[in-house]
Amino acid sequence: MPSNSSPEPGFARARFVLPRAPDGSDAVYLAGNSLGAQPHAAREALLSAVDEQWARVGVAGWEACGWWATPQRLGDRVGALVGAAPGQVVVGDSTSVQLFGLLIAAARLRPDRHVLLSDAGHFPTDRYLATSVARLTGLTLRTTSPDAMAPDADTAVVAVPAVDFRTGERWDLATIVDRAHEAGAVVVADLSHAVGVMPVDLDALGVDLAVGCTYKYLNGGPGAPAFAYVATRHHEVLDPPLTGWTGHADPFGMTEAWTPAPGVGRLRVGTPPMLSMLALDGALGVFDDVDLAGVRAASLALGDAFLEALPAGTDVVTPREHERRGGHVAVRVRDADGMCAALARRGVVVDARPPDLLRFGFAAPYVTLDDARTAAGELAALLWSAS
Ligand SMILES: Cc1ncc(COP(=O)(O)O)c(C=O)c1O
Ligand SMILES: Nc1ccccc1C(=O)C[C@H](N)C(=O)O
Repeated sequence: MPSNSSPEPGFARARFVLPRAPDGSDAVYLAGNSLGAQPHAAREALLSAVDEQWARVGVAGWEACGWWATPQRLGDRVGALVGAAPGQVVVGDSTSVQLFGLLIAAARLRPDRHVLLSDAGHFPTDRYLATSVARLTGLTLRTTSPDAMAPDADTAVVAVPAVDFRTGERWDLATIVDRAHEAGAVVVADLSHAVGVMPVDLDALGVDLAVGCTYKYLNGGPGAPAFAYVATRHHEVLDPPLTGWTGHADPFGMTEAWTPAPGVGRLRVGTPPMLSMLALDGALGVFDDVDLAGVRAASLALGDAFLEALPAGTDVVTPREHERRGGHVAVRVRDADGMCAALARRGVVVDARPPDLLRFGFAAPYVTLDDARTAAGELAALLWSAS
């Protein structure tokens, strides 16, 4: 099928089921930056995995249904969405587990250095894990905003998100990677808020290691497995801490000692969660015949329509410039939780983050321009009645 290079906002809406509004209609669903809506194909893939594969094939499914190879097969599918040539991405485990493994593996790539530099505003799991990894490895954790990072000859690892989970600010990965590499440090990027909503060119940027979740803009479903990326140049030296049997070079040899699988396969840990994996496999079909630059343009158009429809004086914390914006727009309000609940009662699903932010996610496959304007109108009505 030819690739759709200029998809309209809502271009794949018919391929999704949307959560219900209180009146029973489809909600204006702007929470795809937390949990993407359900693609029909994800449900179908899941049902088929349950009814035809698990039920009727049973244990032979590891080979006959291709289950065993799925972490790398799906890895290549996700890899194509983050600019990774085949063989560098594996899917499985949670973002947190993958991140833990990669932060330690990154530290092991620079054994003579002493500093782990991380984003001060990183998502909590990233901050908590960086703290633990620093304790385990003996590195000193230093935190700062990604744009203020100044790695030096003692910096082992630079850990950054592609997009700030709170403000929706998109960081300049190219500059961050260049600075890190000039200092000889290794970059670990968290793409959770970028994958599926904008193109990311991991190979071209020279990112060393990356993780990301698949339940937001990739619509893989609650708890969908995360992905991990390792640039080919690190494959043979990468020394991961989670030496599970499925990352062994010969898992069924059941040998005494752990020998890493060649390449990114060594990041496999335990038995992959096949049902979640196959739901994700179905969900990824949404991106098969569409150009991500077009998805990004449609998402930005949604954000613009939302911003233009907001009343003057609304406290928008997300930068308005396209190149500095991710997939969601955050607005500062007095009572974010109350406002979030009030919007939900009006059929607009968003989320709130402490202390005072409402986040509006613009997942172009199923969000329309009307949705974006409705959300702005409902927010305006609430702000007006609260003032
Ligand atoms: C940047 C970032 N990293 C990680 C996570 C989550 O990690 P996990 O999938 O392990 O819950 C999120 C959101 O939940 C996130 O926004
Ligand atoms: N995984 C979740 C499970 C339950 C509730 C929210 C999440 C999120 O994804 C939060 C998101 N990462 C955020 O940017 O706040």
